[in-house]
Amino acid sequence: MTRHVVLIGMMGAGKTALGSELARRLRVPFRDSDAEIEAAAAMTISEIFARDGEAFFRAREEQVIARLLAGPVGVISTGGGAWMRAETRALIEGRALSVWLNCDPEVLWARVRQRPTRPLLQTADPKGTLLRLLAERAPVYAKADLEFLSRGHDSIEASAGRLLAALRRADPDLIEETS
Ligand SMILES: Nc1ncnc2c1ncn2[C@@H]1O[C@H](COP(=O)(O)OP(=O)(O)O)[C@@H](O)[C@H]1O
Ligand SMILES: O=C(O)C1=C[C@@H](OP(=O)(O)O)[C@@H](O)[C@H](O)C1
Ligand SMILES: [Mg+2]
Repeated sequence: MTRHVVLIGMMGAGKTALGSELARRLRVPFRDSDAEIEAAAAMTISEIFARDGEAFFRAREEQVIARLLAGPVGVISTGGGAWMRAETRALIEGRALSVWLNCDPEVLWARVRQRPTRPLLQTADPKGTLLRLLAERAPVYAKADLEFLSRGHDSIEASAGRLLAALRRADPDLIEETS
């Protein structure tokens, strides 16, 4: 692969799940910025938000994404807010093909509602919070190089196959064929 593929988009869009499957198919390294932050801090994302706050988390997220972009070319899944920070976005824009995993709000909600792992959704009205974040963020997510629809009824395997085809179309030089 000639440059990183970076997945962006809302919580529940499938950045982590689909990114991992895409990397497996491409036989390139997979990195998830949230997992890297958790490993470096030896704390969960929720613990980092609770102890140090969102601003601290965003600064760490920028540092981790810079480190991942400097590493071996692969698939990088970001956390949903990473692309909203101008500095982080500029880093990604300079070194990667960015893909917005767009997703129907009801599908997002169905995927995140049972999970207590996302501190931004620990509100009195988590669905309302999710919809508000989506409305705020969608115009910025739309700046990605490529938009891909993460469909509710597709399996992760089917989505990965469709994403691979979309990547080949978007950049015919991205994936080097090996014999
Ligand atoms: N087609 C699909 N694409 C992506 N995720 C899917 C799909 N179908 C079901 N899922 C599930 O939806 C959830 C998506 O969450 P995750 O990958 O953590 O999203 P994100 O990292 O964008 O927040 C996972 O539990 C995954 O197994
Ligand atoms: O949208 C966001 O601001 C966040 C998304 C999460 O990652 P996922 O998008 O992988 O759930 C995680 O980084 C953190 O809870 C904040
Ligand atoms: Mg994720």
